[in-house]
Amino acid sequence: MTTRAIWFRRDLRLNDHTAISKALEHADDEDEILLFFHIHPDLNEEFTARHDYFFQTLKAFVEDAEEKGLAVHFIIGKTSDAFTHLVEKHDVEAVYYNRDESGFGLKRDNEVNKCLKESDVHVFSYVDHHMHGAKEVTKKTGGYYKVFTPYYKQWKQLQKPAVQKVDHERLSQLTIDKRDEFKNGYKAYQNLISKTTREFDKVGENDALDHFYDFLDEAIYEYEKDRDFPAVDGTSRMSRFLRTGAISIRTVYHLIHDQVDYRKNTEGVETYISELAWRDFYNMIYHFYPNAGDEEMVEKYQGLPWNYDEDLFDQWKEGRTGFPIIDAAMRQMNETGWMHNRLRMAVASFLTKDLLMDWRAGERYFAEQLIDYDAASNIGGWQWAASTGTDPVPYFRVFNPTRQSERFDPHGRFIKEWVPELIDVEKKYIHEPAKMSEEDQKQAGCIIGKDYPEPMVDHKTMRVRAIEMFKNEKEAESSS
Ligand SMILES: Cc1cc2nc3c(=O)[nH]c(=O)nc-3n(C[C@H](O)[C@H](O)[C@H](O)COP(=O)(O)OP(=O)(O)OC[C@H]3O[C@@H](n4cnc5c(N)ncnc54)[C@H](O)[C@@H]3O)c2cc1C
Repeated sequence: MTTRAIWFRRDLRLNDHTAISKALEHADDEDEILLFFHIHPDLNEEFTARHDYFFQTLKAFVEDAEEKGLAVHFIIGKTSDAFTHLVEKHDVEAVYYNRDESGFGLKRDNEVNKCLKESDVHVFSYVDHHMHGAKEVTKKTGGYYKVFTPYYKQWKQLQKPAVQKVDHERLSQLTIDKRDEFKNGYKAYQNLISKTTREFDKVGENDALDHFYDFLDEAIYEYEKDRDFPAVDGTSRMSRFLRTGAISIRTVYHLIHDQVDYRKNTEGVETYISELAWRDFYNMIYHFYPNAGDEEMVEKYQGLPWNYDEDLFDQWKEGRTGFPIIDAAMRQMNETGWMHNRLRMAVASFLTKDLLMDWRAGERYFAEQLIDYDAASNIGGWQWAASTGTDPVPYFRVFNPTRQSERFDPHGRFIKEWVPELIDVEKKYIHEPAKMSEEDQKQAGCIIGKDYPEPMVDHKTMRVRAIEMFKNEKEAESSS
């Protein structure tokens, strides 16, 4: 008899799960399976929105498992200590998990692999969080892609992994319940859950699947048309479920192919799939460029003289810039933990090009606020907007926040939802309320400088300064 342990991490689900599926495949009928989650002592720090969302998902996962008669165990302590204790005390001979390919997760995996190997435990780890792992889409000539278009061309051609079916009946036959021996772990888990303060409307595997079916019903066909308009519910909002692993990326992909009616307009479907590939692309980039969170990927921009003014940063963070679309976006994120992609691009561009502030500060602020925070995608998105990453927006194409607002929130519906002080401002002023006359301000009940701020910068001036900043750096580099 062999005890096989399955380690859950950012894959909080019981369907289409490679580690579970492989453990069942390797097990014979006398074997035992032990399901567990590791709680590190560092988790006692203050929780941000993503911690709350993650641990609420963990709770939903534990409850789903219990309903299926499956016990989830919790181990506690520093990584090596906790794993060594687990395998020695409970005679675990094999550990299964879905691996991370970058950042903190990769470092942790390496530490676990080392300590398990020292204890003579077999380790089986799999690419599961992404459709294609970091090393699966590489140039024929060797090396990795730095530009998305050729990467995507190859990504599309590769055969997609099948759904990793989980036989729940067999899983419950083999899964053991030793929770009596893991009481401290369970207390630590309860403590984590009690520390979460925010409530979320959709959490966990069942909600993820229902939510995605809803998106497939109609919105996916309109995705191409609607996805840039924050007032329209035109994107899938699947990022939080993909981040926590409440749904597998394979399930998402294969459901699209099974459910979509190809007689309808499928342009939206193709665009949607390409967005899923961006997620893989940034995972690959972060794998091959592990310092991407700290330094500009384009070397010549590593010395850019960013601004670090705390007051400007606070105005941006709190949504008090005087640019309604930027303020609406920041307030939405601060309150809900999610921001529309078009607006992530706009606010990141505003911070780096209109305020000339360091993209790292923005990246870290997003990490504190987003419930779908994913280091690879966030760093990729920030370095894209700051024009310092792989395949970024060119530094001379600076987003104009007012034009973005006019194009993507033409009626100001999104702005009015999140910036209530502008609710009675006429449509013709909604993108630039500071242009209202004193009379108009009185009529709208919004006095500029009192109820709503003046624009904190002049976009035209800052655009020129941003372009100069990049140009100077480029010239300094070529003359050195
Ligand atoms: C500055 C900046 C920061 C970002 N930070 C994150 C982050 O921390 N976590 C995160 O998941 N995404 C991040 N993104 C990417 C994107 O904004 C979100 O994935 C998207 O807004 C999530 O909403 P959705 O699920 O409705 O997306 P949809 O438009 O419905 O897209 C479907 C899925 O495709 C993936 N996807 C879409 N666009 C991108 C993209 N540009 N890069 C990577 N994956 C993408 C996501 O998994 C998303 O859920 C960031 C983008 C920018 C510009």
